[in-house]
Amino acid sequence: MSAPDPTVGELSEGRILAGILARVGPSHAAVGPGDDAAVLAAPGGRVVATVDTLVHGPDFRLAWSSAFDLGWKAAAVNLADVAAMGARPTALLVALAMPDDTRMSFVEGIADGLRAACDALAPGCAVEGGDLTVSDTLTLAVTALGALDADVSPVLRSGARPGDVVAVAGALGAAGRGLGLLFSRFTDADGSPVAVDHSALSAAERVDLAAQLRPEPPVALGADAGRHGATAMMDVSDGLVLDATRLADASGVSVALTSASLGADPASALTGGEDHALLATFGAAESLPAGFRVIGEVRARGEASVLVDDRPFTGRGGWDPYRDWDAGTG
Ligand SMILES: Nc1ncnc2c1ncn2[C@@H]1O[C@H](COP(=O)(O)OP(=O)(O)OP(=O)(O)O)[C@@H](O)[C@H]1O
Ligand SMILES: Cc1ncc(C[n+]2csc(CCOP(=O)(O)O)c2C)c(N)n1
Ligand SMILES: [Mg+2]
Repeated sequence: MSAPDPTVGELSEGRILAGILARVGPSHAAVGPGDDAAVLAAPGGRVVATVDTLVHGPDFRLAWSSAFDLGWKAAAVNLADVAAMGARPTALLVALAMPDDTRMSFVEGIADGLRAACDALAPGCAVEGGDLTVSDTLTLAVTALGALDADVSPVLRSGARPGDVVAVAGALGAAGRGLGLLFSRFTDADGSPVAVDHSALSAAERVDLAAQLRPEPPVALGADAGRHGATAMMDVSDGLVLDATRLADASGVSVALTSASLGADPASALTGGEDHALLATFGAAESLPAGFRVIGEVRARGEASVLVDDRPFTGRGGWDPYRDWDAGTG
């Protein structure tokens, strides 16, 4: 008899897979999970494809994230990248590398989080395949695929033009504040993560923590922006200043942001990452799609890629895993 909640090391790959497939469905593909590969329709004739990996250590800590949180976030960050092209997500492929003492209930929690995020953020998109392997470091690598309608061009980072307005949809700063809460309030004397005590958090802090652990990017607004003629777009994963710099450099322009348009906490909005808001530019004559708000304007290229209140941004902005993660502290 197997234990009520066996570890993956006590099960076979087939049993683990069956447990996952019982929860991620239903498939929307011509051939879903279970064969050597999925077969998907490619509406519009083009496939949008992206991959993003969550690794225990630099990307999440098990003391802070539940299995459901991880599945949700792994889906959400990928759905946001598809949306940022002006596309509609159609399928996820999920590679899981897990230590062999991982409980089956944990694997099921990941599957539930993946499915819930698809249902909430990109209805019609589902897990259509993946891979299982064993590793000392828990890792989720999710590939997302998407479709562009036949008459729609992908929205690139390089299309912003002087005179365009700069707009954003979705939260800015909350996920970064949530990460700050985790590191400042939920670590022990050695700096190791400890479980979150939700009763110790204010309502506003709970919102910030949820934005970090279960981000809700405005996925459907990506295709809306494309239909409304967005000239450039990307999701804000590493912080507004850093990502706006990438958009400005790709477009050969400068992006001028107004801090007064960035809410009550402009510092977090400028440098906090992981909200996966959509940053887009629109020709000044266009009316913005519902859900977008103006935060600045595109100018002819000057010395600085990004200006905040007409001054080059001098703070340290955004996340770079090679610079910002310390393997020594995990
Ligand atoms: N190992 C790699 N091989 C080939 N292309 C890569 C590799 N890593 C990144 N890229 C490409 O480089 C570009 C920038 O990658 P990056 O991960 O910074 O952007 P992103 O996917 O939008 O990030 P985020 O997931 O944080 O939104 C993307 O087009 C990505 O596909
Ligand atoms: C435990 C823990 N440590 C650090 C972070 C911060 N962090 C990780 S990935 C990322 C941005 C997007 O990454 P990418 O550009 O690689 O997709 C940020 C800000 C975290 N979330 N959890
Ligand atoms: Mg992106």
